[in-house]
Amino acid sequence: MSHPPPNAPVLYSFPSPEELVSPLADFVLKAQKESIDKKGRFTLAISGGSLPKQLKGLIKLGDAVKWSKWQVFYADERAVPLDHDDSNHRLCMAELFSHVPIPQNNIHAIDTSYLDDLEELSDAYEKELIQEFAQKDSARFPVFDLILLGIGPDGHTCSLFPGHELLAEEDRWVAYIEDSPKPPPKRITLTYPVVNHAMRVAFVATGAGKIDILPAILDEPEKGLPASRVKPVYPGQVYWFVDDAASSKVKYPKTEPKL
Ligand SMILES: O=C(O)[C@H](O)[C@@H](O)[C@H](O)[C@H](O)COP(=O)(O)O
Repeated sequence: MSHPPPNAPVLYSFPSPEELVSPLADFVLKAQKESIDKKGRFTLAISGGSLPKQLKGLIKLGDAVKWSKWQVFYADERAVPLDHDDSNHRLCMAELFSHVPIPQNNIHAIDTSYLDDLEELSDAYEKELIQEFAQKDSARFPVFDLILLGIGPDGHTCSLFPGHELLAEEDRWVAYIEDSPKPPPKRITLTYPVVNHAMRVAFVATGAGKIDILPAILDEPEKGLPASRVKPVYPGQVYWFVDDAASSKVKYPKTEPKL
């Protein structure tokens, strides 16, 4: 009989999306503490969708959150101005960062002077990561303390879509996509080599709209959906924060949240 790997995904399911907010904030806080104790900083990548809103529990935690030690990157970003409705940066600012004392320089948005050239745009963002990670950690790939992701109903995560050639990227840290099946078509995204070197990846997925894709991701990883391919190298760990509406068809064992 084969045993699950020591860093098999941990699945937490909550009765409602609201009941997930406080445990998620506590989880982020714990990750923050471990990271700052070890390295004096907390590196985080975050995606869009409903995730920024679900992080609102952090706003209430006051001084416990050491915002000045956070370095925030975007797991993916749309190639639009920073004040555009489609911008993940705009969304994260509106839902979270404008409500907390985080230094503006610690939030790493895309350089919108390159919006017309996606290769330049992703190169510039990769350089931004290199400045943060290669100089301080001297590793081949950046090791984020935490990457917070959503999933689409097709199983995509970041801007890594099913069947897309970007799933095979082995080298680059940041890549671009011009033909995203979900609008807007032009985006940049972290690649698997980056996501799969993180210390922790936490997915947040709620609502009945995720009811069929969650079992496909968790119970049938051999299907190779983009979210199933998120498997950070040991000791990196994947966590799922979901609600019961999303997880009702999942067979994968749930863990009682003791956060
Ligand atoms: O790629 C995009 O265009 C979306 O931003 C997407 O990645 C989103 O994060 C997921 O679809 C989850 O969406 P929800 O958080 O709303 O479930």
